[in-house]
Amino acid sequence: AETPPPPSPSAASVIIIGAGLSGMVAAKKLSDAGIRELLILEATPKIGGRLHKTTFGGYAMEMGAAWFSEGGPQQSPLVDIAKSIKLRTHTTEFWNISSNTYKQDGGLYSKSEVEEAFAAGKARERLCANLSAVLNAVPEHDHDISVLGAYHLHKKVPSTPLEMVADYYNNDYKDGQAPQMTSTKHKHPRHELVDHGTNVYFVSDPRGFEIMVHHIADQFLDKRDPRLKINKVAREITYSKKGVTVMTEDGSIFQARYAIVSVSLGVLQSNLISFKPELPMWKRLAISDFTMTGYTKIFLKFPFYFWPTDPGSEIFLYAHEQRGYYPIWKHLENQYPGSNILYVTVTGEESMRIERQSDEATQEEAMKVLRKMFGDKIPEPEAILVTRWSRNRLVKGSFANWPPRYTKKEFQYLKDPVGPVYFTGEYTNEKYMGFATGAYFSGIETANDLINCIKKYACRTHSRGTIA
Ligand SMILES: Cc1cc2nc3c(=O)[nH]c(=O)nc-3n(C[C@H](O)[C@H](O)[C@H](O)COP(=O)(O)OP(=O)(O)OC[C@H]3O[C@@H](n4cnc5c(N)ncnc54)[C@H](O)[C@@H]3O)c2cc1C
Repeated sequence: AETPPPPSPSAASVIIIGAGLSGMVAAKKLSDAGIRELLILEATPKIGGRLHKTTFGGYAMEMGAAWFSEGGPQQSPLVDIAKSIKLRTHTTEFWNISSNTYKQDGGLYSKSEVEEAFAAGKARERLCANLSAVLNAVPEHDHDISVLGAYHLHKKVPSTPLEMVADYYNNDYKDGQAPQMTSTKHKHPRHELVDHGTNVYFVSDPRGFEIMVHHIADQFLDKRDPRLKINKVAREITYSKKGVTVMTEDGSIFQARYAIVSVSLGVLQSNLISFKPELPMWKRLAISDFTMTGYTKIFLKFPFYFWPTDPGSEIFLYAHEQRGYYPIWKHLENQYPGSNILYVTVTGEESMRIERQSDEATQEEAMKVLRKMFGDKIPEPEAILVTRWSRNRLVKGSFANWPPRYTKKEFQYLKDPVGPVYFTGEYTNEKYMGFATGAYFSGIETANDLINCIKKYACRTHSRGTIA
């Protein structure tokens, strides 16, 4: 006998692919609106995505996001969550870097030299914000320039190791990429800091930053709620006017009227998920031309500490003629006294290079740099941990960055749904992309679009371009 066709999904059923912050926020928002026929498919054994804690040297370490901002004119939603779950955090001592910046061959720069380099950096930030205002003043114009281009325009390109590391701190450290790769028009001013504040909290909670995603989940999912399915890697999404069918790696098939895809931009750029029919050209172009950056943390655990730990010493910089070579270091003694752990952050091309090479090779490079700063007598580390988000097929990079000359219209296409398939995630949030707040707000925004569609039949279609 023929197998009967599967029952057609109810009009308000939604599959959410990915249980990171954006996917979970979107699911909760739908649930709050009375749309409870949900199914959340998460590829890994746990929720949280790029909010991901591990244990290293006996302490909780954040492999992904670690910081959130407070103190601006708008309160970040993460601050409210942090308060309600009593998240353990520490304000990071970003204020004393002028006393902690090391030369390529060792020795500290004078405080006044570093202050001058940072003042020039601040001036360049203002210059970019002003230029952005000019470029944004005429919305129908698509003119844009890279941040490096903006420096050229004003003959203010950083060139010495000190100027470069100060500029790296302002740009690459936030964008995950060098200034030539970043749009002036769309990345300046820096909304996350302008809106949410410059008090930067570092999460040092044994439950990890990911506890925020659990907190959101606990508000609408029961313990072992069958609507959350872990270890389900979506591989195929078939869609039509009637609904969506998702096939996972283990051969399971799930159906619903709509889907929200919350996987990273890097995953969409890879061939992990195939769409049937193929996504339209306007969507594929928009996805392909946006940027997923690299941002790697290298943790090193030592038998004892040999770096300054007095107040104001938490962050230190290493200036090298090769921009971005093991540049920004942080000790963890404020959060975890006696942990003897340091970590250094690398981004962009360096991140990709380091994530490809062995831990041994990375340790050797990092130790050479540390010996330049602290002398030859320092001990070898007992352990090393290198994050490798660009090698992870479920992330494929670290976070999104707006490339120069990528237009607002293209960005609209990047966010637009394709029939019943909606998209969410940090990369779809214009103001706070790259940040956890971007993921949070994108989840709200996408859920609202879908709620309007389901409840008011006001379905967002794509803001169609010329390419069908
Ligand atoms: C190293 C690093 C440092 C960072 N530092 C900060 C910081 O200090 N502050 C800050 O605000 N932000 C920071 N970020 C960015 C922040 O972590 C992200 O913006 C945010 O967590 C992204 O959330 P998301 O929901 O958009 O995506 P994700 O968290 O990536 O969620 C997507 C989910 O989809 C799942 N998935 C992927 N493919 C599939 C599939 N085929 N089937 C089913 N599930 C799938 C993934 O496993 C994941 O759980 C950092 C990111 C990285 C990588």
